[in-house]
Amino acid sequence: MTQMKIAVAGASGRMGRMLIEAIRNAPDASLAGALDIAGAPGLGADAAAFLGEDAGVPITDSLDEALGEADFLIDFTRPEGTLKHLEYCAEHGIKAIIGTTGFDDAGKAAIAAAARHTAVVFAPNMSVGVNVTMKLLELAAKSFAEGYDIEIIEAHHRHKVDAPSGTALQMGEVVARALGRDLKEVGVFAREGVTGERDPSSIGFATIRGGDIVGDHTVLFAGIGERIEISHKSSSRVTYANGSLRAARFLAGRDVGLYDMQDVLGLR
Ligand SMILES: NC(=O)C1=CN([C@@H]2O[C@H](COP(=O)(O)OP(=O)(O)OC[C@H]3O[C@@H](n4cnc5c(N)ncnc54)[C@H](OP(=O)(O)O)[C@@H]3O)[C@@H](O)[C@H]2O)C=CC1
Ligand SMILES: O=C(O)C1=N[C@H](C(=O)O)C[C@H](O)C1
Repeated sequence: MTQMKIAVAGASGRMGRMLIEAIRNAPDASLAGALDIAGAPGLGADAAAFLGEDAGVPITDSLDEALGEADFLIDFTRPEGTLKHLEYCAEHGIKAIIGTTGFDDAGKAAIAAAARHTAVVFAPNMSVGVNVTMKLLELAAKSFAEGYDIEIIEAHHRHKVDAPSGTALQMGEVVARALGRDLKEVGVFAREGVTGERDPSSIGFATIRGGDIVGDHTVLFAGIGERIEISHKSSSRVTYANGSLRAARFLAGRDVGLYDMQDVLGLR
């Protein structure tokens, strides 16, 4: 069996650790490198030390060291870090799986540009369930095009730094596209004070942050006399790690191009 040699960026983070465990448990993958930001407390330690194991892979802040032996990079960090790592991947033909959220338009354009030089999967949510939910939303939005107000509610743990979540934004984009609307024009991200009545074409977002909530998303279609809620709830980050490994297997046969989890799961 050919082994995918995978490096992980954000190796000491919540997702980084989950990914290291998933790679070590996968029969077709091996951990080729572990990258973290300069000054991260785990630098120099073995990447699997948190599991009580020795992977023989020290956590480093050097791109050359972390990616020297890697064919793939899985990156769940922050936009500025991901873009720096991706530049290196594009230069060296390392395939990239990007789970980081919170990119602005310029960041997304930089990812598209890098994907002309290497193969990239970029998705705000790697779970199978969320990506199937996206398809359900497309169908629902078309059916509730008239007379239903659309609101997207998301809840995450207290440490999350971006809002709304990348998944909530993608849900908004899927729904807006299905309705022939532009989320940049119809998205409402905050309400306070005397707001006036709701604009029927708007898509509202509400964000909750607290405790250890892994990730909950609900899209509400509120009509007169009924309301429909389509919800997904994550109870473990393992689903994101397993999805990332599926994305790596998908990229194994591709040299360049920008893909998302709809491509990986054959849902397009
Ligand atoms: N697509 C998906 O399925 C999912 C996406 N995510 C996204 O993944 C990202 C990471 O989430 P999570 O693991 O919870 O976050 P954590 O904060 O737990 O981990 C982030 C890791 O990246 C490091 N880091 C921070 N800033 C930089 C930088 N500028 N350059 C390089 N590394 C950096 C952190 O180091 P330090 O701690 O020292 O700052 C840490 O090791 C978020 O954007 C989140 O929204 C999360 C889950 C699923
Ligand atoms: O930060 C998180 O934790 C998560 N982030 C992603 C997002 O912003 O959508 C995916 C998931 O919801 C967990």
